[in-house]
Amino acid sequence: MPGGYRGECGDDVDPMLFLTPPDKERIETMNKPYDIKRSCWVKDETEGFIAGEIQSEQSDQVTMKMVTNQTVTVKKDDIQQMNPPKFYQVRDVEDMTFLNEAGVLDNLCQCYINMKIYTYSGLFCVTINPYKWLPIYGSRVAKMYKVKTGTEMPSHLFSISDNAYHDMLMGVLGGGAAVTAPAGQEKFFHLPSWYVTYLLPISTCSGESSAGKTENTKKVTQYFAEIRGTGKQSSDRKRSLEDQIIQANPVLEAFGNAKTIRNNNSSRFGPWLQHGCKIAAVPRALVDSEASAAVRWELGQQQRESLLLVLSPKEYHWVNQSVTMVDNMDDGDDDRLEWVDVAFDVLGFSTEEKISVYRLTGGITHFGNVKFKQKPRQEQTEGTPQRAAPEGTAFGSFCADGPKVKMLPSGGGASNVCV
Ligand SMILES: Nc1ncnc2c1ncn2[C@@H]1O[C@H](COP(=O)(O)OP(=O)(O)OP(=O)(O)O)[C@@H](O)[C@H]1O
Repeated sequence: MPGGYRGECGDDVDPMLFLTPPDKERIETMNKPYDIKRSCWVKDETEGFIAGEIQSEQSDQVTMKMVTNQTVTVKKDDIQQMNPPKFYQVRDVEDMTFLNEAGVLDNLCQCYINMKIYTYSGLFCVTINPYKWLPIYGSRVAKMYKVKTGTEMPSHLFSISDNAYHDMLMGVLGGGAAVTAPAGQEKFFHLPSWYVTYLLPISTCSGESSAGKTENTKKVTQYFAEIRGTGKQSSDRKRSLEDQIIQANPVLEAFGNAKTIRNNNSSRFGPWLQHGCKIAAVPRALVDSEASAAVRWELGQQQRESLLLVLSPKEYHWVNQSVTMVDNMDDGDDDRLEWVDVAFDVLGFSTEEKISVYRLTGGITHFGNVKFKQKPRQEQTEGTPQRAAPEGTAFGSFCADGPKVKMLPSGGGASNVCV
């Protein structure tokens, strides 16, 4: 992809640094004082759990010396046993001696601090959304997971993907039995559940909005394409099936995603089909190329002019329903429109088909600005575009005896009534 489709990380940083904890840190942790009978976690309203050591016990109460140097007396029910330090940043929490909420949370937290965002829990792979791009998805990492077995490598989505791929080849998945995440799993971890995505081999990827389901699904697809691909790059814009599968993403995202409170790029395919709620994504791509370099600018400008769109998204009702600027996101910098355009090429759209898609989108964008007024003494309203719309854009008139459509000639000005 020109400019690099987001998520395809370069291979210039050693990804293993992110996948394995530094030795020094591991050694320090191993040397921390630990007593299997006395080291425990105590529930805390703000911190979740705090480490401490049992000093004395009396009926259902224990007195604890906390790492914060406080001494507290709590109910036995409010403490959980601590795992031996050898389980520091363990790749599968099911290996832990004490599989409890505090232990799982602490492990996820320690891993996350070191940007190890994938942790297994038996069949599950729990992912914490890092909200920043890590160099752990490039072809160098994919190749490592392709040639080495899962147990030799740190926990990673690619390992799950690799197992699933090989199971599929062996026909193990055969009937495609659906495995679902246990209900209430998020509650068990007591994590804000929108941080967490649960991944199960092939069948399920679940989590709250913004947990990272879409991004991780894309990485799985990317991995399959990587290990299936020939590695040959073609200069032809029409490419292999692997390329096409990957390049479906920019198109789907442009037409199907929305900015929501939790997620600036939330997948909205279902709601979009049902309610038509986010046609705004593509118009944004069409009008938001302000900061682009010369070539992209020309492309954007040419398209905008042919669609009679202006640069500012604020001018368009559909695009202007909430915010038009998002922190750390620049549609111009990210080449978003160009991704979509190239993706169309890779997917085999002809130039004519692409233009039709842009025209339709432009038409919808203009449609959002139509104002309806009731005709005097008639049970009929008439639509008037607020700015000139491209030739062939249809605007509706709603009459008592059914909808009527007006076709606009080039340059606007409603006439040519057809029904
Ligand atoms: N592995 C990751 N690395 C870096 N950033 C990520 C990763 N996963 C998710 N993100 C960030 O979090 C945002 C939300 O992720 P994503 O869209 O995948 O969530 P989702 O669970 O599919 O949400 P929704 O259900 O609303 O579609 C992404 O736009 C991206 O900024």
